[in-house]
Amino acid sequence: METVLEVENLAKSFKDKDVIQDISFDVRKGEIMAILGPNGAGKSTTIRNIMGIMYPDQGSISFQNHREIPRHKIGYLPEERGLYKNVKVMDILLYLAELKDYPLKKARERALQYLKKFDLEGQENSSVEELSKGMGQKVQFISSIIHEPELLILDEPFSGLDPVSQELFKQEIRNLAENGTAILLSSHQMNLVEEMCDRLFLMHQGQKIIYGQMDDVKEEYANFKCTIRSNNDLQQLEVLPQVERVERDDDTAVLYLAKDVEPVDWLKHLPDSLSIQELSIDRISLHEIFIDIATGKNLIGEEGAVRA
Ligand SMILES: Nc1ncnc2c1ncn2[C@@H]1O[C@H](COP(=O)(O)OP(=O)(O)OP(=O)(O)O)[C@@H](O)[C@H]1O
Repeated sequence: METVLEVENLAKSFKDKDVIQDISFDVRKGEIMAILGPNGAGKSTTIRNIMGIMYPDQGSISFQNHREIPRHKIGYLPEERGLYKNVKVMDILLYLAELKDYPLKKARERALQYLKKFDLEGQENSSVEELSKGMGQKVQFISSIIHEPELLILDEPFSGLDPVSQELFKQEIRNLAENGTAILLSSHQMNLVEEMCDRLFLMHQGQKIIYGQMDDVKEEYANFKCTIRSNNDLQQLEVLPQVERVERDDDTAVLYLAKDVEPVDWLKHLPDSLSIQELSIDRISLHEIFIDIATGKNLIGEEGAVRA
């Protein structure tokens, strides 16, 4: 797949604090690539460097192999929401399209088409200040794609949206990728990321933790967990074979199993003394992998790389 954006060995510090260190990844045509990490990990700083809002101390950013970043080929939904307040919806969309040198007639057609798609039909003459927060966010999203960008950068696109609007955004982001847009998306909603994204770059404290294909990451890091409801002693659970750690809440214990455990085989070796009211076995979710990393419980080694 053709590389659209390439970030190489990026580093940035504020005063003496290294906020991002040696960050490298790429974003390819037609894919949804997630940039993930706990609060303060450095995601927005990375994005702001790509967008030229700030400059890196080290490293390089290239777009289709050129160091010049063509702003008109990029769409950006920043983490900070907000449009000019006392301007009509259509005027702001056309103004932003014009800034990107996009033909106005086509921009008007696309604006009307997207307003309809996002349940904002008839709002083109409303002033931005009359819109609800979610409606404003939809208009801002439309403004980021009105000029048919080749690369779309979405910083927390789902925050503050109701489930219906979330679904609309999700579908549209997928459509854009299917039509060839390269998408870099930052989000804390791991279920959506797991569902939508082809690849991910997970960072913590400014550094790379995992970079790779979603499926490979799940295979590599999403070990099995066994949930048992009953009143067993914690110690009895902790000494079971291939159990890496146990988390207990009332009568429910979650046993995190070692990599490569065969669930059927593992179940056969449970001792008769174990009491079981309910038992289930699942793979841990991206959400749990994320929490493990953010809270320092993870057992991921130094080299958090899978096939990128
Ligand atoms: N302009 C700035 N001056 C000083 N420190 C900054 C500046 N911008 C960001 N930082 C610091 O850089 C670190 C990374 O911030 P950044 O906003 O990139 O994180 P993030 O991963 O986007 O977090 P969140 O999920 O909370 O949005 C934080 O410690 C933050 O305080």
